[in-house]
Amino acid sequence: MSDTRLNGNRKMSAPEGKSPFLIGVAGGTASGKSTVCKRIMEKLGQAEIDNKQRQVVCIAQDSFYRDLTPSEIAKAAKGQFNFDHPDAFDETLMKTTLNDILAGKIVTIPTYDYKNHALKKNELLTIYPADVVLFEGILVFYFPEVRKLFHMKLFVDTDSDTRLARRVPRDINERGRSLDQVLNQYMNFVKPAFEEFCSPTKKFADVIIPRGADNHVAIDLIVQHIREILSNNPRISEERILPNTQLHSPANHSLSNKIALNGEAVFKRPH
Ligand SMILES: Nc1ncnc2c1ncn2[C@@H]1O[C@H](COP(=O)(O)OP(=O)(O)O)[C@@H](O)[C@H]1O
Ligand SMILES: Nc1ccn([C@@H]2O[C@H](COP(=O)(O)O)[C@@H](O)[C@H]2O)c(=O)n1
Repeated sequence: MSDTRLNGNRKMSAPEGKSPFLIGVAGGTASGKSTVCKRIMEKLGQAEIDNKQRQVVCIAQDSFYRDLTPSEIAKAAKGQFNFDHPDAFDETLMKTTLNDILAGKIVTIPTYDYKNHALKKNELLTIYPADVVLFEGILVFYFPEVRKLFHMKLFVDTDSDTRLARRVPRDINERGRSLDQVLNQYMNFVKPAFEEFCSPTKKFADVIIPRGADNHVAIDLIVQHIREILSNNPRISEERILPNTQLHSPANHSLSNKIALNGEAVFKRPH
């Protein structure tokens, strides 16, 4: 059965299932990308829903780190491998997987084990066809052929002091690192790679979100926009997905101070 939907300017055909609205969420390490995605899902009433039933799903770019060679594994163990360089990712797999998702296919992706610097190939996440797919990571806008797949591009823009202050406890508590390891990796690889590869991709964003998840106005507007897109899709009944967002009206008048727009419109259509 063929499922055709209008996604912005582009009509997409998904013979095997739904073709989702694909949103890229980029930003430096610990900028709050996952937290922003979590908030979007919560506001769309998706957080508590079983994986198979979800209409909004989130995928991490970290699931597309490539396998390391034995000598790279040895380097990674000594904190000498650059996980912030584009070469650390499997671009082809990222592209194929996102194209499969856009074609409405069910895909499986591994989760990532930061302690062992490896994909957990026996812990696979199944991604069922959804209405909205969020793809978050430091370099999701770096690869042109991946970048062009997004219907909306968000950049979480949190200052580097805050990001480092968040990364240190997170990496120590959740990713099995010592303070020395975190700081050395940050100085040698994370910071220079952010400046060279991640920060320049901010220009591709449709919406820049200063302060990440603290920016309730930006998140509410994004959620509102997603809701409008989905409610324009005749296959999705409104009550299935979209409880109304409460916009904080006092802040509406000063929107331009809250969201840095990167183009003439708040949200651009797919390009
Ligand atoms: N607005 C915030 N206020 C306080 N802590 C936050 C905020 N956003 C994220 N964090 C914390 O900072 C760390 C990194 O956030 P996360 O969303 O995982 O960032 P990213 O996905 O960009 O690496 C996590 O420990 C998270 O709980
Ligand atoms: N084995 C690894 C793999 C990745 N990293 C770091 O993760 C960061 C990206 O994840 P965020 O949640 O912070 O966006 C990236 O900066 C890598 O340095 C790692 O430390 N070890």
